[in-house]
Amino acid sequence: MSILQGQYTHNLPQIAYCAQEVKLHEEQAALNSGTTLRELMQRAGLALFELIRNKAVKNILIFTGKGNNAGDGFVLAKRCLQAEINVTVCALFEPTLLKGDAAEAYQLFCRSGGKVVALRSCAEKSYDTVVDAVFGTGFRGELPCHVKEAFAHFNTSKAWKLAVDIPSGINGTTAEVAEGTFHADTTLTFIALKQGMLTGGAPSYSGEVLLADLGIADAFGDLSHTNCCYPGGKYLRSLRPHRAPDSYKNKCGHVLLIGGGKGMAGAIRLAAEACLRTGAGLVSVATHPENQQAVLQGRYELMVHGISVVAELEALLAKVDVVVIGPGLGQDAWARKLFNAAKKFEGPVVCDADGINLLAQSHLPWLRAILTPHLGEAKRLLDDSSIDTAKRFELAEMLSKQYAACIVLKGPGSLIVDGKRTNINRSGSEAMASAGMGDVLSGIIAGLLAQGLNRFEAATLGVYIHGLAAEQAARDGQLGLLASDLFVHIRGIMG
Ligand SMILES: NC(=O)C1=CN([C@@H]2O[C@H](COP(=O)(O)OP(=O)(O)OC[C@H]3O[C@@H](n4cnc5c(N)ncnc54)[C@H](O)[C@@H]3O)[C@@H](O)[C@H]2O)[C@@H](O)CC1
Ligand SMILES: [K+]
Repeated sequence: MSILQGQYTHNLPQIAYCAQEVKLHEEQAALNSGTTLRELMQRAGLALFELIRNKAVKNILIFTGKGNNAGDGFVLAKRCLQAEINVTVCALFEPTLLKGDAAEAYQLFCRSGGKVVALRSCAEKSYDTVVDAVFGTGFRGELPCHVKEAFAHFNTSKAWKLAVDIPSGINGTTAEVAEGTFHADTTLTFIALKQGMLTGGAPSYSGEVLLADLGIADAFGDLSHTNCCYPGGKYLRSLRPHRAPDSYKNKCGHVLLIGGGKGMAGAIRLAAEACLRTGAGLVSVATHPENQQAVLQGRYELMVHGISVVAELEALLAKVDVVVIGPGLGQDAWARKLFNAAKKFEGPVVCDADGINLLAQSHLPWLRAILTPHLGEAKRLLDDSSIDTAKRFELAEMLSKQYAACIVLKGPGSLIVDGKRTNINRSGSEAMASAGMGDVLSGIIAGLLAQGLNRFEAATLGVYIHGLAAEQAARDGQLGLLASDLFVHIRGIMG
């Protein structure tokens, strides 16, 4: 449903678009809604004004550029003047470069008594609010040096930093983040969510994202196309498997986790316990014979098998519904034999860590697999160390295509890509920096597969549960957070 013009919302939609798609359809969407681009700019400026008024802003600096993003800034500036808010506009590009509606917004600002100033004179003063109206959806490539300098001066200041539509420096389509990008506390985005703001390095520059659809959401939705979703917690929780009262362990799936080479018992144990906590009925572990006791210790629900010869693993593979391969596996001859046996398994598989490294050496597709690479593993899978990992959507799509797999590209706003479908994870900190976090994620996803979710749903819900559990566990601070701290929270989230 479309919100009223001028208003903004904290309730973000579950769908995101590339910036180009927004640019392509905004004019027609405006026409179909009985309005014009000129009016949309007025509405954008009004939504910005409402936001700063709600924050009781008194002393505001607005940086402007040379496109329509600057036009929004000038509409805001004029409203601030009229409301007798102390407003300074610093034009980082000559206003003579402005065209059309933006040029008109600038002229109206000037006619209301507004003036633009040079960076030198505004850098000496302090402001409670700094607004970035330099670049919006038209931004490509790198920031010009003088823009970087202007942002650097204020990026560390205590002022509240508000980005208009998208922080200048972020590519709203690819998620690339240019050096010196505006570091917003809040971004008020217009018409629709831009996918590039939501993943990788971008979220920490976007801050809290608000949306003003400028009254054309319905018309825009009718015209536009996207494969990209930004699923909310309510929907994700609805995907959780249902446990019938007469259920028992044999009805809730049997997972076999393969990993833990000599001296590496921890990773496979973390993955296996996460799998149990997610609700898998039976959880078996195939590990190096030396690790058998260590993996079983204190978690007696696990069925732990020491594997010396491949035939022992093949016998286990014949009995299970889901396989995880990789945590702590290593890459020696023992690991390779186990990996090759696991590749013949015909059910769903989660392939992580050394499983990914071994797969990267073969380059062969793996139907039915979920691969959970971080950026380094993604490069190895594509066998291209020069690949641009900042283009996260492109990277994940390439991987999904080459391996015929579902890809979970880890990192903030993890991407889950399966063929043409993309989901962006919106749970908060994923705390992937702590040891063992990736192992816990693979165990959660396998636990969900075992209970009947398809691979795209299991990967999406798994990443969400993992992120939320990490967020809850880290509430008192990230340092010292252990992967095993997630277990009790996983249990709570699974309900
Ligand atoms: N009337 C409209 O079309 C509306 C536009 N809106 C605003 O307009 C914005 C999009 O406007 P534009 O398409 O004019 O784009 P921008 O305002 O992002 O500016 C594009 C300009 O910046 C230049 N540029 C891009 N990358 C650069 C770089 N790396 N270094 C130097 N210059 C660079 C481009 O050549 C172009 O001149 C949206 O983000 C939104 O804020 C909203 O006001 C809603 C209505
Ligand atoms: K901006």
